[in-house]
Amino acid sequence: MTTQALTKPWRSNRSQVHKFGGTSLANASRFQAVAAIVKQIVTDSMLPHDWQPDRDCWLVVSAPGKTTDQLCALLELTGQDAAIELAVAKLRDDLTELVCQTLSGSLQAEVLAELALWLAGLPALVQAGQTADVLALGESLSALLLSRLLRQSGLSADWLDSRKFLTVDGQQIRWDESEQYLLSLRTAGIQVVTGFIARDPAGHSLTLGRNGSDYSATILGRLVQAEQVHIWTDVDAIYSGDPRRLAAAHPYHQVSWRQACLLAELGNPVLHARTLAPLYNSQMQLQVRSSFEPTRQGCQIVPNASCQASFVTDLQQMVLLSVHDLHGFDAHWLATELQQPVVTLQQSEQGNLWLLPSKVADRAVQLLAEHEVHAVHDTTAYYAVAWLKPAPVQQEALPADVAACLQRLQPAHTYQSKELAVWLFEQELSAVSFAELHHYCTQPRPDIQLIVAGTGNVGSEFLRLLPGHQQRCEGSHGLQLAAVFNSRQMVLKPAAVQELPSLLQQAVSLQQQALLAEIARLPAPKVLIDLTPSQALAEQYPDFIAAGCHIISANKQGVTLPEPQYQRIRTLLSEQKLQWLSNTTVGAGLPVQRALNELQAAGDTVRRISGIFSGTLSWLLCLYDGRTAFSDLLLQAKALGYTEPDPREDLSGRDVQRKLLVLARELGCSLDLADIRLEPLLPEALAGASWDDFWQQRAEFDALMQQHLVQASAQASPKQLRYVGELTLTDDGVDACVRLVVVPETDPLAAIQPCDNVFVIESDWYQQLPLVIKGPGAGRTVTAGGVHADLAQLSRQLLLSTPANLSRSS
Ligand SMILES: NC(=O)C1=CN([C@@H]2O[C@H](COP(=O)(O)OP(=O)(O)OC[C@H]3O[C@@H](n4cnc5c(N)ncnc54)[C@H](O)[C@@H]3O)[C@@H](O)[C@H]2O)C=CC1
Ligand SMILES: N[C@@H](CC=O)C(=O)O
Repeated sequence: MTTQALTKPWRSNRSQVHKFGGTSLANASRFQAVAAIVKQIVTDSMLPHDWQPDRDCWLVVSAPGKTTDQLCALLELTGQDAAIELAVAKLRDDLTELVCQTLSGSLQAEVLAELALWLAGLPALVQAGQTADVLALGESLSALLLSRLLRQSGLSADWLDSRKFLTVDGQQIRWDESEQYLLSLRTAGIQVVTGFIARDPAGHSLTLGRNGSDYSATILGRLVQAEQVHIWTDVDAIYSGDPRRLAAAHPYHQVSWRQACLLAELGNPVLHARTLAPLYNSQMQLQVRSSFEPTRQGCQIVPNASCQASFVTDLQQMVLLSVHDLHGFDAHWLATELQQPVVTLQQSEQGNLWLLPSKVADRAVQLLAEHEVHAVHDTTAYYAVAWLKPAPVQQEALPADVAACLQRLQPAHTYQSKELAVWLFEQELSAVSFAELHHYCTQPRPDIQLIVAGTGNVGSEFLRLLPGHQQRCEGSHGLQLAAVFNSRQMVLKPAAVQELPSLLQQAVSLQQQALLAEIARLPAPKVLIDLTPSQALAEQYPDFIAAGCHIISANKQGVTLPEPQYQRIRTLLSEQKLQWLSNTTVGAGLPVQRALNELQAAGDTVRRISGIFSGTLSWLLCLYDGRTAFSDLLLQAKALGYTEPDPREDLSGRDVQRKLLVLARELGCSLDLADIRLEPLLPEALAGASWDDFWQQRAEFDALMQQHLVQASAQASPKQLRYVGELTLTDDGVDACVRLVVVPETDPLAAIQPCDNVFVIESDWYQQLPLVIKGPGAGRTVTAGGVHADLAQLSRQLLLSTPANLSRSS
């Protein structure tokens, strides 16, 4: 079928088409319910003020309840006059009852008279084998009855037989012709149009096949350039699986157009492939709604492809069909001819592999042969499960949990594309296994929104590593870069990480309040990743928490705020069930806090932590031999990304002091920085000056360091300078200090690589031989890597939390 743009401007582009199926019109009370819905649509105050229901409301109807089944049964009786009479009499009774229960007075009399005429002509049509004319009675009655019921409720309405305008040639709609006929027939008032039936170019009746009324609705929508088409049925959502068989199937209220097409190809009963075709290249919105729950939102078919919806469907008794030399024919064409699902599994120049029900395989081969397409079908009938993937998982590799599930279920064949996975099993899966597969395929995979603060040494490295992390977690969850800001600028939703440097250069200046408002609007889960050295930002954590953010910080200012401020942040976080991960504030990427947490959670009690906690000072003191000035080495350490933004934070010992405080708090101690004794490397006078003043006076500092070195070397056996931290917990309290020491070369603290940190942890379980964590404790890559490790840990925790915590857009 081809569709073409209709440009003639005779219609209002605010038209709406509402289609009501047989279930919605099953009996008199359902007719009343539909009339109430239509009345509501017409009077709905939400519609634009100039909306004119009398001109712009189109209804498409199917036959009432089981009427089509009764008419089909009647057609089976061709040649049996007496049986036909009996069947028509039964039909007359049923439909008369329906009319009498629905209408009263003259409107009732009018419809009964018309019905009597149609029923009188029915035997002749059956005997003549005029199938479409026989079946048309059902839709005609629905349209007539509903139009009169609407009139009875005070609305201007009439019915329209679609055979008067909708012209179909084979599978092709004759758009221009249909439009011309429709133009000539148009009258004022709500138009109730018969679904399912149409005319051929010669004017003979024909039917549009399975779910033809939905198709009629979207064709009509396109003809009248409707703004919206509503398919009213008995469900108000499209489910992730058949809800009658999968108790855990979840409803989606938004499905992308592409997914709806694929679902239809898989034989999903809610929408059929042909129904969607007239929407192609049009502005029409399609909405599936329940006439049983008309106030609910329904399911919208949206153009964008970023939908989270994911579907699992199974197909019984399916066979493989190899097809060569298609001559322009495709699976979609075959599916329409057969009125059965035909799924494309492989497509290549060598040939195509399709999956279709075994009961139509011979017919398919024959049909294709008639068009000189060579096809062979396999004799093995499979049980197939198809997974229509959500946009974030659209890659060929399966998410680990789905792959593990399939490992257990052992499909005979697997076919994969970006959008679809199809597994063929030799035996039908048990209900439990099918439910398990559905669970892993469709479980919510959250998009975590990242708000990154700081684009310096650590921040830029974190962003550089982000695409790799995003790729690794694809299929289990998404990491969306929602905002990036530094002390000057902010960028919201940057298109690509690679473009950030230039985006930041052109970006708007940082406006904290606007940024916070934007963050508050983001869907959860979201996380502030603080890669700044800023105390001001740390003091703003409560605002970020109020906007719903988890926190990951490499910035030590937050974790070392004065105790009351720090505890307030902790309380706010726990009230909102949010996390704060700060593993890189001590030992950069080394898993120090993680180890302490695990020991304590397991029941151990940590008594003492000592060692080397500054990567910068470790690097400087390892390399310093008096030949290069200490301050020159400091510049090199800064260039290597080891130092704090102001390296005097390292030299003053304050950075190590902070780390000791972080560890003490991790162990549950109530402490402040002032409680930790500090013996700085840098004389106080130089620490407080500006950087320029310090640099001018660096010779003074270099001389001091030279002096320390000489003193250490002057001792009997060779000695090394090391800057250490010590934290001891006793029943009487905490003792903590930071200082320069001289250690013999045999000491474990001497045997380190430049930049190494050493954490010696003594606990009840590690008394004689302490637990030692050792490795590079500074540097942009290890630190940014550690921040990613925190992010991975947070993601795992979020994935373990209940789906209700993971706000989704679908
Ligand atoms: N270098 C290392 O090995 C390690 C560093 N860290 C910590 O990582 C943090 C970042 O260090 P670097 O990247 O070396 O610093 P940097 O000076 O290179 O970059 C700091 C970034 O923060 C931004 N910034 C400053 N104040 C801000 C504010 N109020 N709001 C928004 N952005 C602000 C700056 O504009 C800059 O983009 C520091 O807190 C440091 O202690 C932690 C562990 C190891
Ligand atoms: N400047 C710090 C960086 C890590 O926190 C250090 O050298 O340890």
